[in-house]
Amino acid sequence: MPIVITKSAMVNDAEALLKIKQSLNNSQFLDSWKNGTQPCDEVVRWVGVVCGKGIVTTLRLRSMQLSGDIDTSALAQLQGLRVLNLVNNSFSGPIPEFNKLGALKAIYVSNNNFSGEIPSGFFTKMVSLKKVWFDKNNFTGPIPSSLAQLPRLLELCLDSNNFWGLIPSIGQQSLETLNLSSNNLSGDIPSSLSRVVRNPPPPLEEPPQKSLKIAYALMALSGFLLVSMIVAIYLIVQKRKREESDEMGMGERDFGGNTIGLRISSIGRKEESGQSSGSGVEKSTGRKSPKKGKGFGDLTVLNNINPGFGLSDLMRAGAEVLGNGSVGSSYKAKLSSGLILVVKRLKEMNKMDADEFRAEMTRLGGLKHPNVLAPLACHYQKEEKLVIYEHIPKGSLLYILHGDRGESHANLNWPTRLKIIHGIALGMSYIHTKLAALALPHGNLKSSNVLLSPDNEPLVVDYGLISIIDGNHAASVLMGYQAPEAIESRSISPKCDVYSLGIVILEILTGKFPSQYHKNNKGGTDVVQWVRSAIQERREAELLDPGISANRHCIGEMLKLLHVGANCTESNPNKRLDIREAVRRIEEILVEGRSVDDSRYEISQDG
Ligand SMILES: Nc1ncnc2c1ncn2[C@@H]1O[C@H](COP(=O)(O)OP(=O)(O)OP(=O)(O)O)[C@@H](O)[C@H]1O
Repeated sequence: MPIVITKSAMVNDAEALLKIKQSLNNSQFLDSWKNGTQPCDEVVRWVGVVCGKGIVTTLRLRSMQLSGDIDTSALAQLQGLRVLNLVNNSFSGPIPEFNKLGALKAIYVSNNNFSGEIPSGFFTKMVSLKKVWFDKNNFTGPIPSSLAQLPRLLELCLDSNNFWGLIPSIGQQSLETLNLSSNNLSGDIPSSLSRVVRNPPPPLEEPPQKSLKIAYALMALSGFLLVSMIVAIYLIVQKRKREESDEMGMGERDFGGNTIGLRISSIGRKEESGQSSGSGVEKSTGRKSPKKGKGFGDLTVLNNINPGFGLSDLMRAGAEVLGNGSVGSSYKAKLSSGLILVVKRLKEMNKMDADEFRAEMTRLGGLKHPNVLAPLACHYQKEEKLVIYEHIPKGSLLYILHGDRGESHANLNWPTRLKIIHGIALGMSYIHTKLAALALPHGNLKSSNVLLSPDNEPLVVDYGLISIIDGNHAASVLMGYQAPEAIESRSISPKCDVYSLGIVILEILTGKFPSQYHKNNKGGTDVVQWVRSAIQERREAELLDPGISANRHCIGEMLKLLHVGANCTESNPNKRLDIREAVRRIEEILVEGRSVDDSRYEISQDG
């Protein structure tokens, strides 16, 4: 829909935004929205407002602690508005009348407290909508049928709500992303969903045109292969005990065609521990619960999906060592289907028994956040503790920053680095909330424990280990113990994680390998001291990685972030930021900055 601009539209935009501001509580972030100024002013632009051809096209009001009854009539006065982003605020109550905004192309209200049913015809007139993100709220009732019928829908995220009832027939050809997980949906999976992929994993070794189908099948197989992997790795570490091969040859392996049932049926339901995740799965595939190979002990699947497995596939899995980290060795294991997993063998375990270990791993595996990579499964034997993860092909931030300096490194421009830092901070903040009972909720944050998705979304991994690592070894192996107070007096707290976050921020901004990653601090750059003296001498800009400092417009943002890194690495923990404050400071930079193309939440006018 073309946007026609009139002078009165520009005046109306300012009036409308002021009305919207008035309807909001906690609007301190919107101080720049002032009478007598213009929202689209080139010099003093209003915060959170994106303009095109002089009128407001996007409202980006993410993470501003906003609440209240947003004035939807005033929103409707914004004639050019195509994107509304209210993610990560405190809005509550029934869904506001966003359906007055008939020209909207994208609406993002993830991570608020909206509740109640959404009327079935709510979206009928919003025919331009392409992206609808209503996840992580408390919506209830059936999924509105009008939502399922939107003709141009690309992305639909309704996960982590309380939607119940049957999954409607959502089958738009345009649909690329669908997430209905963690709801109370039931019934058979509509056949219209059979071609839809939820967050498809990148193709492994297949040509692009086949990637969706293959990714879909691989995801469907993941539960199955998970079990297989455990056994396969066990075989590797036990030097492939031949005598156990026969025992392993008994599993089913015919998954052709039926695997879609497993994948889709795991979308809709609130998963219940110990139960089959999808009613149609076992019927349609005839698969059984995972079997335990002789002598393999128990497998604990941590994501609540009950996998079947074909044991013959396990025998063909190959493995290579990824690295010998401080808390264990990691192996990349490739199954004959192409699925790749990472298996970590933990060393220096405390004396937990099997039940304690599984309970702890289940707690860690239960975390769900876009910036956290939770373990999928674990395996306990007295002398062998394995933890299984999804393999992230792009690898670690450490490697991309300091490794072969290939294409991935070249793509680490300023907006990407800012996005990575923001994601890490969000993941850490989530971990701190979920694992608040731990003295050190992550404990081992460093750039090798930050993996990058294909679009550079960071995934924080290896958290919560303090709960399972032997206390006597924790200080020598965990990065959290590098904070000065931990070195000096073994005093640990969540602030040690903030110190580690600060190191990662400084590492990303300077492009230098931190000496703090070495046990003896030999080699690398003492980024904390380096930045501290540069700040004192007011020559911070010299520290920035040349890969980003050429972006002159954004130097101000970079320096602000450098100061956040410095505040996170204050040697006195009382003066150090806490994790929420760190997130807030980073988001201030994001909101002010013009550099970030936040494609997760926004689309261009052309959609
Ligand atoms: N799920 C994964 N996908 C891809 N690469 C991974 C995955 N998990 C770990 N890696 C990479 O494997 C290598 C070894 O990891 P590992 O966790 O064993 O050691 P580390 O991160 O160097 O140290 P630590 O044991 O203290 O975490 C690292 O480069 C890490 O980034």
